[in-house]
Amino acid sequence: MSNGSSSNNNNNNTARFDAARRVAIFGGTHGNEMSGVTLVNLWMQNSAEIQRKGLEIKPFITNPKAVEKCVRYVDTDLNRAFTQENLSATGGDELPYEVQRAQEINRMFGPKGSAEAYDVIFDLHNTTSNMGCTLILESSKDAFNLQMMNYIKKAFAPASCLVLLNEHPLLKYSTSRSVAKHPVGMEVGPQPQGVLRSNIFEAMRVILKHALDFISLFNEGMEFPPCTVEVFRVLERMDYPRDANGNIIAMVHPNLQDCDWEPLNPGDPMFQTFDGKTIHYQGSSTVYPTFINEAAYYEKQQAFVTTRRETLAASAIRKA
Ligand SMILES: CC(=O)N[C@@H](CC(=O)O)C(=O)O
Ligand SMILES: [Zn+2]
Repeated sequence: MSNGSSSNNNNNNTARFDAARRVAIFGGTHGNEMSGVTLVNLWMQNSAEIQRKGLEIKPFITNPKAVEKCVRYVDTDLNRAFTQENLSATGGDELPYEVQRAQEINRMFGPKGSAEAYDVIFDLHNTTSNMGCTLILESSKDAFNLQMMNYIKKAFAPASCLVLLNEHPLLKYSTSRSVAKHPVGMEVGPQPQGVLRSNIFEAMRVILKHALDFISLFNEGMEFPPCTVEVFRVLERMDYPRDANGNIIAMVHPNLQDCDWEPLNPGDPMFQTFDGKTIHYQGSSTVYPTFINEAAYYEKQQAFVTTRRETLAASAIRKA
């Protein structure tokens, strides 16, 4: 606990945020991640479950062409497409489908970085990795989102929901949700691409319910006291070992497979070559791997990502 010279327990340190009146729930940013696609389609037919008083909540399929084909994307990954360059690109129909779509989404829910942007966007994803329930943040500085994480974790206990923080200068990407003031990714697995699993579907639904409850309480004027949140900060992308032609020459080691969020120590087995040799982790300290053997990341030269555990402090928050 902090004490003494700081004025941390002074009410003046309560961060004020405007009421979060406009919230979107995105599914189908990747067209083959079926829990998010199915939930959002359901809610577009009947939104009773996600309505909250004083809140405008819009369920939305972000990449309908990819959903129809049940593929991740058609021309390019939509969840990498929200760069300022793409959003201001001219070319209309000539642009890649997902770039056109990013521009439409930015017009509807943004513009990104502006006062008119949606307050919160939840983007529902599934992973083939054994990550369990994960929420993804893009900033360690957003007290509103950190308080939301704290609320969801407590409401979801004893089940666990971890927080992945990606604010890495090189590994961070321009997500669909990044058009909102408070972007929140949800990543639940393991679920194969194109497959619906009831446990994954239900977990996603429950986490989203808690998230909407948090926003309602906030809008009603509840003050959330200072808190801390454990997060896993993205450190490094680890590629598969490859030959000179770029073909992989090893697989995730059986000791590492499905062990998302478990410590990986220097010298621990990491990959296994096709002729049975073990490749060990060479880092200098313990890390927490996640997105282990995610199907969509073979094309991104990523076997897993390493993270470091951190405890972030969030100030008290209250509606302005
Ligand atoms: C497996 C997968 O698609 N994961 C997401 C993670 C995120 O939304 O940040 C992505 O790479 O876009
Ligand atoms: Zn995805």
